[in-house]
Amino acid sequence: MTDIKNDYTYQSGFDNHFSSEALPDALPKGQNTPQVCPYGLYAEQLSGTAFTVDRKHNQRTWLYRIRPSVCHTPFQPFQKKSKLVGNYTDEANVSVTPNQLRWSPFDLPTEPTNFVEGLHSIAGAGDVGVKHGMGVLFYAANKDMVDTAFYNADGDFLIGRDLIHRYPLPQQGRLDITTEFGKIMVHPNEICVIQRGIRFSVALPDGPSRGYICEVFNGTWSLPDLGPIGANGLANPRDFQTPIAAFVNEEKSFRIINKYGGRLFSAQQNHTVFDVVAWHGNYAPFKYNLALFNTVNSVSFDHIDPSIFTVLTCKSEKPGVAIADFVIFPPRWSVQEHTFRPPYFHRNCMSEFMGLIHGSYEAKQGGFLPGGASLHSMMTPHGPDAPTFEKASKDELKPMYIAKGTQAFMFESSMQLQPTHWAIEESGKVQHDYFQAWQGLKSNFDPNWKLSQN
Ligand SMILES: O=C(O)Cc1cc(O)ccc1O
Ligand SMILES: [Fe+2]
Repeated sequence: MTDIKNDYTYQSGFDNHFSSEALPDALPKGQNTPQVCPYGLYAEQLSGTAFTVDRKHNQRTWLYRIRPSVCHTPFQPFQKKSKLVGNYTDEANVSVTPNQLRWSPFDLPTEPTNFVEGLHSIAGAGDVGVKHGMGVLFYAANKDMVDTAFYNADGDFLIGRDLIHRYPLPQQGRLDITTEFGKIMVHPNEICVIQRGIRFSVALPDGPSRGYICEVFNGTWSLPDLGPIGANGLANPRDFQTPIAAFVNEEKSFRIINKYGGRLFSAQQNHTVFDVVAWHGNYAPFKYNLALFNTVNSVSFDHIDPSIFTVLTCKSEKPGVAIADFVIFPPRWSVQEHTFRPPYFHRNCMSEFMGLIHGSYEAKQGGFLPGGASLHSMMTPHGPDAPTFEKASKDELKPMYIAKGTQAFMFESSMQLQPTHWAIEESGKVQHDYFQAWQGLKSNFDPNWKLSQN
């Protein structure tokens, strides 16, 4: 029997139809719902898209489990005071502001707190109830989820973490995630996607952990089209890893916490949810190592738009317009000639939420730290801070390696992201002097410039 505690084998590929059996021949042959399933298992379908969605986008998985998911007591509101938001259009939840926002690193909990208890909504748009919008969450946890599983009925989670210099060894800081589909060990610099409905439990083998989540209320995370780049490059499909089936057969008091309508609910059952012996389908969680991202350059001149660094996208119905893009700023060579190389000054019709996994970010000389964040929402001006502008205007333009070991990222959305009351008023991490980053940008205008060129 596969031991669910130790098997971290993966199947490789993106958007595949996978099949996985923890016991031989546990998947029914040639059909999904035989009158009696092998090993006396129950068949259960998990639908990620409407039954009638076109074949290319249709997602579902068949789970063969010891008991069906339905065997639990009614959901009750979860006692802990939640910091979560389901409706980002309601001013009871959000503080509408067009200002540039930056947060110092969010705190780790002082009280014992597991992954679910440590979830906080930072910013978002739309409403989970009508499946329209996206949210940015933060988690901070210091305790394993024990005999507890979580699922999100509201949206798909893309989870990444910062690597504060808390861990003595670079390979530490893992998230050990048990899912209904099997085990996923998320190493430093890896992200994982857990789609709506999938039950999972998070353990912290290396101690406290802190990280960022992008939640999309509709649609799924997909690979961006490559256009003229060709068939290879950016995040390659074979580098995405999905777990193999693994199960335990245990009767014990077990709790399920559900995020539904932006609120948490809990239910009890007398057995674990991690009892799936086999599964097949194309709706399954996965992880990806950001170090495998193949940055496509070299750039002759000018600063290329950051869409060239898109790892995953959640498309809207309008071609080319994302509900959310997950974009990274990976270590890479910078070689542009006669160019101001850092990010340009700009105003964007999209909202830009940024975080830092580790290292430093090329557009900011201080203040933007791992575990912190920034939000430049729709049409809010931003760009390099004054010291970065001064330096990059004078730097010798030799080939330069942009910060080995650095990893900044952006959740870019076509929606107007509103910060939550928690993020603005309660977190205590808003940098009220952030606007000062640009106040030192003085006028360099020289009306006689043309004369001086002769
Ligand atoms: O604002 C930011 O720092 C993100 C960003 C980076 C970049 O290289 C170009 C545009 C952009 O919005
Ligand atoms: Fe920007």
